[in-house]
Amino acid sequence: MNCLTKLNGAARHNRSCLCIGLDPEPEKLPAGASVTDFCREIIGATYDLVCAYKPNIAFFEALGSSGWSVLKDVIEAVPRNIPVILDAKRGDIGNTARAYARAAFDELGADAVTVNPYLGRDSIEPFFEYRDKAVFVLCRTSNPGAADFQSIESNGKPLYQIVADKVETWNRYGNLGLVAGATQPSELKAIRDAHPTLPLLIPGVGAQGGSLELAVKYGSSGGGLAVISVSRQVIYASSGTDYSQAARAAALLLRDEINQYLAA
Ligand SMILES: O=c1ccn([C@@H]2O[C@H](COP(=O)(O)O)[C@@H](O)[C@H]2O)c(=O)[nH]1
Repeated sequence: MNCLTKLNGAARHNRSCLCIGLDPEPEKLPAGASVTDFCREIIGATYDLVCAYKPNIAFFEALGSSGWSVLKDVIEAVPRNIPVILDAKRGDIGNTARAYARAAFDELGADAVTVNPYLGRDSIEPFFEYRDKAVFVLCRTSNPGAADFQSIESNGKPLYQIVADKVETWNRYGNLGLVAGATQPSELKAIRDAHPTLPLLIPGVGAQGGSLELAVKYGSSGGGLAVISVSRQVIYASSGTDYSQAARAAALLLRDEINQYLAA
């Protein structure tokens, strides 16, 4: 099944635009819990409350030689009807980008991936060619330094808007979306206003302090899909052995709050 169809299906089925980010840091896990078990428990406790999961590859690479198989096991633990968005922020010259795409989609089995457009179209095109997969292109990121480059203007238009416009023209298979952070709501609004139908992956609420209300309001205005991605606020809701129940409680609150803002 096409990834965006799967994403919309999971959002409808679970009445949820919440994506849980899986960013496991061994030192934050309860004593005795392995990364694989921790992620599996979180998934098992929340799969009926989300539209997607987003493992960030960095946290698995940081595990060393076991990281790849741990990540693969975690992806395999996600129920088939819930898409996995691999946050890898890839992008490189053609043959390298093709290898990154094979790794994400063929080897790991991710449904979608985040990519970095800085090297230009050819550096991310190999991902687009997987027509059943989805590709979220970094547009306006949530970090404090995002404006260093992304807000530089060319002919009066900030770079993040130019990226969004390009992605719209590259979207010949209808499998592209944008990453737009919740920490700059006015820029999120500008992106959504200019691109009413592109799916948006929106990190930056919770630990990074972005407004959930504005992320939902601006991200979904006009009926576009807004996937609200939250990692630490959910997975570290408790540092004790009750972490999966606490993650479920946090996810439930977020899901319901998102739905209230969608209904407003
Ligand atoms: O602009 C971006 C792009 C990606 N991320 C990633 O999302 C999560 C956010 O984690 P929280 O704990 O909810 O802050 C993390 O994996 C980032 O690398 C982002 O934050 N901003």
